[in-house]
Amino acid sequence: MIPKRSPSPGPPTIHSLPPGHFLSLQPSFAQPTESFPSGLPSTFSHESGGQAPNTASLASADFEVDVRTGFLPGSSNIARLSGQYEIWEEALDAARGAHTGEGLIVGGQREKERLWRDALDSMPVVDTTGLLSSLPHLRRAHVVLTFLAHFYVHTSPASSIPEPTPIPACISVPLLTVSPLLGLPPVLTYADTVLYNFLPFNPSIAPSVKSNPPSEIITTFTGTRSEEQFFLISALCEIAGAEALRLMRQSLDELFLADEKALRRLTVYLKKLAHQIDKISDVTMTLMQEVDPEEFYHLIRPWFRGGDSDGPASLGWNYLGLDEDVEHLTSVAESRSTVGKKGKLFSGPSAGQSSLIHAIDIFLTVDHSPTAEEREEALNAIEHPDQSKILVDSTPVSADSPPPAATPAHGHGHGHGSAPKGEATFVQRMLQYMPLPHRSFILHLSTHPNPLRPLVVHYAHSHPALATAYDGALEALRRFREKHMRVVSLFIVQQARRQPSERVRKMTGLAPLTEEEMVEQKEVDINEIRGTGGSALFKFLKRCRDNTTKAMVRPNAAGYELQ
Ligand code: HEM
Repeated sequence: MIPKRSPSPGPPTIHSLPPGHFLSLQPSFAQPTESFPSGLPSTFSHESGGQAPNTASLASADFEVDVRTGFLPGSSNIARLSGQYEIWEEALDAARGAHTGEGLIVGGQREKERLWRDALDSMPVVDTTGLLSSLPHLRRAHVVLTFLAHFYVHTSPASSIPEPTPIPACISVPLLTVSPLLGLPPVLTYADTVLYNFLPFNPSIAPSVKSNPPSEIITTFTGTRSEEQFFLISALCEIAGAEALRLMRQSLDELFLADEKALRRLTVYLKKLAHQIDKISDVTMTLMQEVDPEEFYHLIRPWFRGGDSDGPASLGWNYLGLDEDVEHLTSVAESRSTVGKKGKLFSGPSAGQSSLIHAIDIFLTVDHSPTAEEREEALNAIEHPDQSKILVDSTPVSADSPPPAATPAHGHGHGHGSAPKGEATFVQRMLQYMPLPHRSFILHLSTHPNPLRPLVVHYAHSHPALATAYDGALEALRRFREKHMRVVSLFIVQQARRQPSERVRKMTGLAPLTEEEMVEQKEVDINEIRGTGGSALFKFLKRCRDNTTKAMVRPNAAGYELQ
């Protein structure tokens, strides 16, 4: 029996929601401004200008945030589509191979890759109507189609003329139909590799952190244990985050009261939150033992590259098939502008797309929004804003509603393909790579009428324990970012400097090294290394860490200097 999502309480489109519904309110921070016409949202709560809805609940069906699992779906994911969609699953099976090492390889020039791509080119476009009534099935479809798209792109031979990489219609047409229904872009996201891609120990009951945690990954590119663990550890971070979300919700309740008792409780919740953030850090650090850095860097990560992965030189991806059925498709997904024009510059998946850390940042009022200068810089980085704009639908999926018409997501284009210049906007840009309900949750949280920090500042002298607890939570978040930077250093920077071992060369289909090459140390400029989300790595990660410290009320007490 297919689990069905309960009907959404409101009418299907954002425009017809009753006044006062949080989704119908335009967050003021999303308004286009003179200096930033794309209207990127800020994570700075005070910009709400009093327009924010007065609602405190952080665990709501509207947001698809579950009290037990946080941003992970509260019911089990679908491991395989059947019926007419089996053809996609079979194509995926063929790409991955029956055993580890038997699948396609990146840049594969072998007969195997050519035959697989030929088979895909002749695959029919399957109608997606049968998926529309089930959210888990739509999610699985997005997972399968985006994995197929990445397999196709990264096994395609380099073209002699510079042009966007084509995505065949059998993938692009259903993908562009399904994506807006989930509020996701048509590219592999963190939701596909983690949120919709795990099974708990007992898939027949709801996942939970203690009794039924995530234990298995459904789909990988390489079939390696490293890749499974990479996704699984992220899922374990997410489920550890459910408790952090609970504490945040309780804290917001206390903020409404803000009497003596409430301040004492708030102090306790913040201390607990720090502890919970440390738990997320501990889970993250298990990556160091469970994932082989060489395999990660040379074998797994290349599959994640999105259409913008070559920085400003990126040509993007060309989603084919739109011209054949324009009437239907333009109404639900991408505009005709894709066809024959510069490809779409979507970023590949990154844990920077996890709503969990964004939510903690916003709750603690860590401001990652760009300065005026950084905004200008990011804006200049948009080469072709019109052509790389994508319509991201703002309509919640409902079991009983027909496929909704696409609405432009309030001017948030994906015009940041040349994002390398705009690390400052990375956090905001990543919002567009989250499922719509999670994005709404983040926007909702950032317009909360009673933000935490001003209250802590107000009571810092009379209630020093509260200020210490608040700074303690920020200190835990800073520790998370420090540890995460160690992970990135091992898994990316150190690997970029070394030649891969013979074992990994064999796995990636590379020729053995000559003696000269063996002793060669690669010259790598650390500032040139980019994340799959398109950021110039360390500059960006340090910026995030420093923003965390800046939010502290008494940073000197913790040994940090406020700028
Ligand atoms: C092998 C493991 C990991 C690697 C190599 C890695 C790498 C990266 C990279 C390169 C970025 C920069 C953004 C981009 O361009 O993609 C990033 C950002 C980020 N990653 Fe990871 N990551 C790993 C695991 C994790 C885990 C387990 C989490 C926990 C949820 C996490 C959370 C984040 C966050 C929140 C950001 C945004 C920056 C920030 O807020 O500080 N990462 N990561």
